[in-house]
Amino acid sequence: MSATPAVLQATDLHAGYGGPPVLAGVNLTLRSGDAIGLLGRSGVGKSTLVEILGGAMRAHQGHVTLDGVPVGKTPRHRRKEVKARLRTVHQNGIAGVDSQRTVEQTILDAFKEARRAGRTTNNDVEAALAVVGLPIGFVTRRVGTLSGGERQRIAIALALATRPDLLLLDEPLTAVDQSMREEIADDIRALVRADGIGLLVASHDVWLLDRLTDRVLVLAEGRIVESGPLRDLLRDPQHPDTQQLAESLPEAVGGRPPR
Ligand SMILES: Nc1ncnc2c1ncn2[C@@H]1O[C@H](COP(=O)(O)OP(=O)(O)OP(=O)(O)O)[C@@H](O)[C@H]1O
Repeated sequence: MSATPAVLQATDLHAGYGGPPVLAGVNLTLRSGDAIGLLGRSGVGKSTLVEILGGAMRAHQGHVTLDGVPVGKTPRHRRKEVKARLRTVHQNGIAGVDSQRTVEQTILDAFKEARRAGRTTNNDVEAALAVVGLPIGFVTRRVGTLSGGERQRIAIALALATRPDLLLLDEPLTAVDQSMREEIADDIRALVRADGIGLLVASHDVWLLDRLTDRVLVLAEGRIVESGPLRDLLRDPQHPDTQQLAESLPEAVGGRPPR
């Protein structure tokens, strides 16, 4: 992590795809050391928001800044640095990575790219794999031969290996089975805390958000409609979407009986 904490700020974001607006005035702040969840029902706009925050998609209105500099308008000579500081793990995992490269080559490429962008990396492929519960034997596997869950795990390993200041995860462990998810979520949490990485996790998976985040923002009707520690929100939900979610969950994860 850089000596100075990073601040990602989204102001009054509006976005859509030509139909009804998907985002209609989203404001949020993510700082180094934060662990924030973005919760909302399917199709509410979580991925859209993550793509805009990470600079992969433009908002129709409003803006996103990283330490005061607009993310989408970073000067060419600073783009690599911004990409290394602010990493996004997309819902589709490692799209864009050469499927013929081995896992080891892919991780070493990520280290190299991060170093070129001025980051300090530990260059430890085994440690990078261990965070996502993959054994060292995976280094010789070609990326194209990995299962969906393994691809998701490699995508997270690649993002973490470059030691970003801020990490955006979009539905990160959907293809990983529950027994592994617990271990991986705990490892991610420990690494993110140790490095002071600011984490934003978009998911409709309450269990995962409980494990990974300190605070959750609920997205509904294009806006953040409520926020707070997950269990507090589920205990006393204000928005109908949060109420519905709380009623659909077992009490063990903070759910509550229907009113
Ligand atoms: N490329 C696109 N073209 C048209 N509509 C889109 C496109 N991408 C997303 N949408 C629509 O925008 C809305 C928000 O989609 P988005 O993927 O951001 O939601 P989400 O909350 O991430 O959903 P999920 O939890 O199911 O992944 C949805 O109604 C979706 O159908």
